[in-house]
Amino acid sequence: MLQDPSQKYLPHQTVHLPDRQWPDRQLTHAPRWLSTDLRDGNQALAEPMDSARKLRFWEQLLKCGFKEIEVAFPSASETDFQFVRQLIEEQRIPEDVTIQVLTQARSDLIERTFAALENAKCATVHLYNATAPLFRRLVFRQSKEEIIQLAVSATRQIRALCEANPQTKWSYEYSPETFCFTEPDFALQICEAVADVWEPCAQRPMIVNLPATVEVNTPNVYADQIEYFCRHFSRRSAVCISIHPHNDRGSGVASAELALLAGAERVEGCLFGNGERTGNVCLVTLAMNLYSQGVSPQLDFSDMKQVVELVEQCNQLPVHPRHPYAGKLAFTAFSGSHQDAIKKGFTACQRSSSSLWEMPYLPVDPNDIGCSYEAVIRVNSQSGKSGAAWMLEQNHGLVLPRGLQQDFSRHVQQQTDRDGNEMTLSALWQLFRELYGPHQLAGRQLLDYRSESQGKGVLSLHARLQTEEGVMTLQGKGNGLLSAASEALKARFNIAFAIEDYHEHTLGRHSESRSAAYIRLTFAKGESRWGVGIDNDVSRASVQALLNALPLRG
Ligand SMILES: CC(=O)SCCNC(=O)CCNC(=O)[C@H](O)C(C)(C)COP(=O)(O)OP(=O)(O)OC[C@H]1O[C@@H](n2cnc3c(N)ncnc32)[C@H](O)[C@@H]1OP(=O)(O)O
Ligand SMILES: CC(C)C(=O)C(=O)O
Ligand SMILES: [Mg+2]
Repeated sequence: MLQDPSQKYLPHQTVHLPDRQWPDRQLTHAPRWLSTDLRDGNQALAEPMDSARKLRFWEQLLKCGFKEIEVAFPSASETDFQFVRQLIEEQRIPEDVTIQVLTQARSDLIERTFAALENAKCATVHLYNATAPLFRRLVFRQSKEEIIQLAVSATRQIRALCEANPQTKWSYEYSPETFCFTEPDFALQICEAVADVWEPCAQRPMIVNLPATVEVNTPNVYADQIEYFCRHFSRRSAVCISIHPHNDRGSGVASAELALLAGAERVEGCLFGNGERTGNVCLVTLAMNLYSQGVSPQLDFSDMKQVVELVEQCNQLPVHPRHPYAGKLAFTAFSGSHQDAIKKGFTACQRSSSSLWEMPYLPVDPNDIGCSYEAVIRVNSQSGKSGAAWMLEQNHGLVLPRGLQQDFSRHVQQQTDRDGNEMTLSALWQLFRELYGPHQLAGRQLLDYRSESQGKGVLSLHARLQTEEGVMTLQGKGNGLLSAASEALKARFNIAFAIEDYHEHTLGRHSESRSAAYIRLTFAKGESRWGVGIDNDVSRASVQALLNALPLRG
């Protein structure tokens, strides 16, 4: 890299718009969406989709609720041409869906485009030509007037062909490609000239699409450009202003959102941001961003995993595990303080009667897009007590007391530090069982017990225990079952301890009829140990927890 990049790169122009209105606005409704996965996305694949893949993608887009879909660049390839024919001839286009196709401003290509669209019920013809100074000079070697003429004469040809084929309900889209680095007044001038030919009205709908073909500036500059265009375009109310952000600077989503605030009404993009170079704007992220603010995006991603899988198959590109809303890790917290907050959030949510989603670190409920809560918390050396506790609660119904959470967390931390790995649920459960029970640990199995009131608040206990040496009888008295069992165990094993902490609960939805009991014992030298018991009978569970807390084995 250069020490002084200013020798090589110049900042792009901004727009003078001191009274800009967009910063004070909010997004309150969904824009019109156009998926260009089958065109802009497709043209960016090492192996463009064949018709079978295109068809599967098309079906998916319909399922998600897209009403405008750019299906091809029909003059580019026979595959693209035939795909349009297939959709039309096999009557695969629902009544409320409009297909769109792209063409350069070249007469033969326009003819071919209309041949592809023959007998379509409803179609948008999309014309583009680059308008920025660099492209005028280098690619087209044409003056401003010649560039305008290119767009105007192609529009004239398109209008004539539309009028010659009245069986189709036509819409026209014009894109001054490279809009974001075209002089704002020249972008206006060329769009005015094109619109003068098309004469947009209710019967002749027109979309003016203002692409950030290469993202070259911060999103606020794109928003200024859009607001400037909207304010000065003479036929503003007769056209739909569309945007088409790319993602070269990684701010495609932000650019789209600010451009919508600035007056755009329609967004073109791709699912998960596929597209030329660093991609088109991600329509899933945009839609879900609206959703997370309580605004219906009018698109359906209820089964996000399935959408990801299909798009990965069709594009033969992976969706990044941290892709917003859709990546495998998009809702996963590994770190302790995140897990703690999420766990508290879920507990509060369960207790609350409100339908509002108030969850630390999770902008939307994973459940709304078909994801379970399983992936929300995963445990490694960055995790604290809440992560492991959450996993045991979610999967085994155990609501660990705070002290036990801390104790278990220390053991988990030792293991994850030692191994450097994530701890899976089964590894966590195995460790928990080795440490605390909750079922009968070898060498301390409660076979049966009998308790009797002796009057005056005294209870006597008679129990049989399976130990490593065989069946053992225990007898003791106390003011309750646990104290009687404690006395019996102390006497039998010659061990001194005190019960410091006791908790119990039913296993709820995990098992209506079973209970879990948790006990912490302290021993002579201040050492403490936890034991856990689960049983159909809460008393048995508590005695088993007591047995499991004792250092009877190794
Ligand atoms: C930003 C975007 O995504 S724009 C869409 C880009 N998508 C694609 O290009 C995918 C499909 N394209 C193709 O398959 C081919 O480019 C075709 C079939 C359209 C044309 O192929 P070819 O005729 O071989 O031409 P090629 O692509 O090399 O075109 C370059 C020529 O078209 C001109 N051109 C480029 N864009 C346009 C345009 N929008 N309108 C008119 N002429 C254009 C160039 O100036 C150049 O002209 P020159 O040969 O006189 O110098
Ligand atoms: C054809 C146009 C709209 C395009 O894809 C772009 O400018 O990125
Ligand atoms: Mg594009």
